[in-house]
Amino acid sequence: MDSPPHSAPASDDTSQEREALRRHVIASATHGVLIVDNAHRVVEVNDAMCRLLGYTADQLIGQHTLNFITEASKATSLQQQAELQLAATVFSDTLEAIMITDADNRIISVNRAFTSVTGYSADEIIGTSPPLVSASHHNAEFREQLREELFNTGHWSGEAWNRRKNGEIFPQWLSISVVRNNAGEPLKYVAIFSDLSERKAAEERIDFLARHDILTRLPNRFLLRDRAEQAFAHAERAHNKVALLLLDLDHFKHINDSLGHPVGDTLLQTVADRLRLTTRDTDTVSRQGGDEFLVLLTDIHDSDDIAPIVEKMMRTLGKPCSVAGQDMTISCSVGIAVYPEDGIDFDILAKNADAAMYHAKESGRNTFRYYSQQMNEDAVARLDIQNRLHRALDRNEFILHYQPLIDLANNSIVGAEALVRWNCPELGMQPPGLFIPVAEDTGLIVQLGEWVLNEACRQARAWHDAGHGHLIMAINLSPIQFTRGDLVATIRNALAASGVNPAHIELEITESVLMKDTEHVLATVRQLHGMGLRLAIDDFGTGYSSLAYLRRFAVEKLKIDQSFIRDLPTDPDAGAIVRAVIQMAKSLKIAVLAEGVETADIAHDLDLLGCDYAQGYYFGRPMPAEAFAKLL
Ligand SMILES: Nc1nc2c(ncn2[C@@H]2O[C@H](COP(=O)(O)O[C@H]3[C@@H](O)[C@H](n4cnc5c(=O)[nH]c(N)nc54)O[C@@H]3COP(=O)(O)O)[C@@H](O)[C@H]2O)c(=O)[nH]1
Repeated sequence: MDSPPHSAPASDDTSQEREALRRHVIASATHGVLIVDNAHRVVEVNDAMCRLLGYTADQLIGQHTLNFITEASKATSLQQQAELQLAATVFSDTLEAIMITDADNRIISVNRAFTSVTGYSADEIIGTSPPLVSASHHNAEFREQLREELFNTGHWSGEAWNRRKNGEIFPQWLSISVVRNNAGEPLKYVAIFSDLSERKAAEERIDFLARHDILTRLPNRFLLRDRAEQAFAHAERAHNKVALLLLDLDHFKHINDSLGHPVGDTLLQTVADRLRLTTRDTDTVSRQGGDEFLVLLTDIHDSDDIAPIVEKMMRTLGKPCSVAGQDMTISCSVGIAVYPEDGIDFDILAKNADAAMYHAKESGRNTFRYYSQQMNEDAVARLDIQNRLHRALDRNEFILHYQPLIDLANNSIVGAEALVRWNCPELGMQPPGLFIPVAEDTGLIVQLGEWVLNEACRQARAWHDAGHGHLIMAINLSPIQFTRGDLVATIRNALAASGVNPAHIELEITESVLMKDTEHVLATVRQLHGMGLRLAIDDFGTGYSSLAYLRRFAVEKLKIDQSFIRDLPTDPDAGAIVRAVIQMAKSLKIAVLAEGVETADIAHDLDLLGCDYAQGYYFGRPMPAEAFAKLL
């Protein structure tokens, strides 16, 4: 309880109650209160004012104010007067609601803040009992504790519920003090409270944000983990299974890059809605960030029951949709890990679902895979390569091998294709098929590709300087180099550093590059052409084989994929395709190179078909620069 203010005693018994209340309010004020009579002598002062002036109450009461307001304190007297006024209006103006009841719990006074918080005006509420809050919010135990503490200590404070005039229940921070008479009997109860609704709402929002993805409003990984752990415990008791699905949208990055992030965001919301619709209330769909969703399926009796659910999800997701005026269809790749056989811990299951999803992607996307132990071994190996690759660039462990490009008209070497190899000290010489996909996944291909460009240009210039000025240097570009980093600047730097003639550099790209984000690629290709570089389409025949793109991108050369060339002697279809490609290329004035020529017969047949160039083991395998130089 606050100590009473220091004042002259009350003059008669009938005003005792009012006097006790007044003293209580002044004593509880955090501002200094000083009351003087007409002659400016102090009749009452509270603790706050004593602290402010540096005197005890006994020293102040009865004194003329001039006796204790020193020169120094005069400077602040205006402020103190203002504080006195403030204290006088503290009851009515404070932002905290104040309600005073008598000993019979009838409201005898309320302030302005009370009206604004509860909606009751003083006229409406005075004389009534405080608004009741249902027992569902305050149980008997709560009420009993409050009563007991109030009785024993004269004070209670804590969180409680209140009811507004409009019936709305709201949370409040409530302090109740008992005002007693000299005999210690309760005279009044002073309740001071503030509305906690906004703070509670803010807390709830913070809590929601901590456990949900803002964009889709789906649970995030933290909430999913909680639910997964509950599901595992339940599955153990019920002897059934839980499936964790990792779902990754196919080519989402392309949509994001080409149509813009707002379209990408809307698509993610559509995906979230569709996934919510295809799952049961007991399942959890969560977004991990980016285009990855984790779905928890509970109460699974048999692992085989999961596939139909996933197929349904994929069908629903694959339905055409219109996003920001764009009609599109989207597919996804799904990895499935099952509790308990694939792991009994959330992190392990998520890791295994990730390995399975990676295999679904590798299998051509738009499909799903169950996790298997082999996938884990693959994932571990991939991670190992990933870690080693990061160091490999710094340690200068990459080298280029060169494979001859042959003019079929006279079997002369007209160029070289630069093919990267990784000379790993621990694993030995590694082929690109093993590490390029990992470098692409991690983005390291941008730095590796830059190294390849620099080294191949440097070597081309060296051979030109050695008297082989006709040689073309063919360099492979990964699709990732078109989307990350600044390809044009990288190539410009490589050309400048080596001083090689750009007309002798041929950039090999796959058709998939031309088909994705066409406008951006077209702009890049135009810049590269403008710098005098040549463009070749690699692995032609395995992708879209679109004539329109060849024309649009002003391609100089087509490289027919080795799968057609290998089958040339035995498969009439392969022969027909090779013939058609050569004719079509001729009509577009595009040169043709056959990849993977392994025999003299195939080389001869290709020459007869009108193929311009060839490359393959028959003419020479990829080899170090020194070995290649000996062939020139
Ligand atoms: N982005 C980059 N990709 C690169 C780079 N260097 C290579 N690669 C790509 O890796 C893939 C595999 O390359 P590699 O193992 O070097 O295989 C090449 C040849 O060795 C092979 N080849 C050539 N002739 C024959 C043959 O007669 N028979 C046969 N079985 N194989 C043969 O073909 C590969 C050349 O492929 P291509 O690029 O399509 O001309 C490969 O896809 C490379 O593109 C790099 O620096 N960056």
